[in-house]
Amino acid sequence: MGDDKKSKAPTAEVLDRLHATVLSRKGADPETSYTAKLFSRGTSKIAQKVGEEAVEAILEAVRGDKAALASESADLLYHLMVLWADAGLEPAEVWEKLAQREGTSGIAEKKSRKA
Ligand SMILES: N=c1c2ncn([C@@H]3O[C@H](COP(=O)(O)OP(=O)(O)OP(=O)(O)O)[C@@H](O)[C@H]3O)c2ncn1[C@@H]1O[C@H](COP(=O)(O)O)[C@@H](O)[C@H]1O
Repeated sequence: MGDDKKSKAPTAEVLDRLHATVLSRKGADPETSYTAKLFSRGTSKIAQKVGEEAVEAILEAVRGDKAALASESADLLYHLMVLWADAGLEPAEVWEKLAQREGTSGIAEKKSRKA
């Protein structure tokens, strides 16, 4: 039992748990849940927050602050997942797009669009 104290490193599975939490906040009290507050403010406000967090992330990347980039990236992913939930988009639909693109070079894909 003693070895169980070592916790596993977090993986991208945290996104699935976050999605479930975000969905559970639909209709929750905006006084006690930031996610519920975002939902209550509507799509434009959520979209604005995604834009702000994206800008903050890229600024930290340009500054070269890796720890701050990680933190701002987490903010960005959280707000993006709220945007998806607001739109009724399941994360699995995004994972599916990424999976479909696996093995296709972005250069080749762009050329095929220009044809
Ligand atoms: N991952 C996050 C997360 N990341 C960032 N944030 C919040 O996002 C907010 C961003 O702060 P800002 O100053 O940019 O925003 P603001 O000033 O409140 O808003 P504006 O004035 O700009 O409109 C902060 O309050 C952060 O705490 C998050 N809030 C919640 N989560 C996850 O969502 C779960 C549910 O949270 P609640 O809905 O609050 O219960 C939590 O357990 C977490 O797992």
